[in-house]
Amino acid sequence: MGSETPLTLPFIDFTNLDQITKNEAWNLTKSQVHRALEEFGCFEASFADIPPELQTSVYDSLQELFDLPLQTKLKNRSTKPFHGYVGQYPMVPLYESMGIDDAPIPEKAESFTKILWPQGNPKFSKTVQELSIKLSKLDQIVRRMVLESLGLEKYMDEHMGSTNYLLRVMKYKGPETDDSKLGLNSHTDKNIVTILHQNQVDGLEVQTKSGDWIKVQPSPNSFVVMIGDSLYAWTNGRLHSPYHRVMMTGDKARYSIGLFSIPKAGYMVKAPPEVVDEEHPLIFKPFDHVEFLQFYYTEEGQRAQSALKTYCGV
Ligand SMILES: O=C(O)CCC(=O)C(=O)O
Ligand SMILES: [Fe+2]
Repeated sequence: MGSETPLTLPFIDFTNLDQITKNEAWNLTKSQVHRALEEFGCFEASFADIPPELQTSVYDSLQELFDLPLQTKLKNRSTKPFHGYVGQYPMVPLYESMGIDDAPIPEKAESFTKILWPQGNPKFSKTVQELSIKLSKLDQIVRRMVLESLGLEKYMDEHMGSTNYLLRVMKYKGPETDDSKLGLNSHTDKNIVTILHQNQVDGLEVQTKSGDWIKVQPSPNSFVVMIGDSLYAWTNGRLHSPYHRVMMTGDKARYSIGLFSIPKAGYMVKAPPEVVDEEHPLIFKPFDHVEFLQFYYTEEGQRAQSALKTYCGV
């Protein structure tokens, strides 16, 4: 934990990549992505800007959403753990979140909206769906680069087709104190890739491999890209999946948005033989992500230092 530990995330510019081609810019960016994900499991990305109007309408919409009465928010239910409304937890009283499965698909964004606003709210569903599409493009570019940089191109179609998207929207109340209060516990994400965007209130912290916490201060037009345990497992540990948490101070509410690419139920996450050798013995047995999530939310799963290792470590 020397003084050389960089306390900012790597920053990667994606604005020059308007198409997926193997030009120089693509290869350069790809090697930056690979290095950042090996070392930090995370980076800040500038991507095709979210126009200011979309940003304003996203965060206006989120405020409107979380201002709904609790009994209305509770209608956001899901059979999968952590896909519906989450909140009112004594451990993290500042935190609330909701989830929209397959948010890039217009009918899915619309049906979520109808549940919460039976009279309709076209502005909300359009905003959420447009944003999800933009974020899913970045997810796909990053994953394409990851597979290419590990020489796993032949799995591209299978890998890309093996996931669904979940858009989660989060609100963290300001604790109205100067000392920081826990907004969200330290955890690793369990999915493939997570892409985060926030309003102008900071709070996300990402842990380095040596245990230091990086306070993430993304610019309004940038995104945080992070690896989850499923991609850590699929790449047999070649990429890091970092612990992160949210710490809040002051009186402003923080709103954030996360697009999660998640292995489909029934798909077995299994490291390809190309990433397993004597130097890199297999870390995890093949697993079904949805079944793993069910374990993660049991008492044993919550107690485990690494739920995935406990669940299917070799
Ligand atoms: O709000 C954030 O920036 C992070 C949220 C997060 O880590 C999560 O939902 O898994
Ligand atoms: Fe997370």
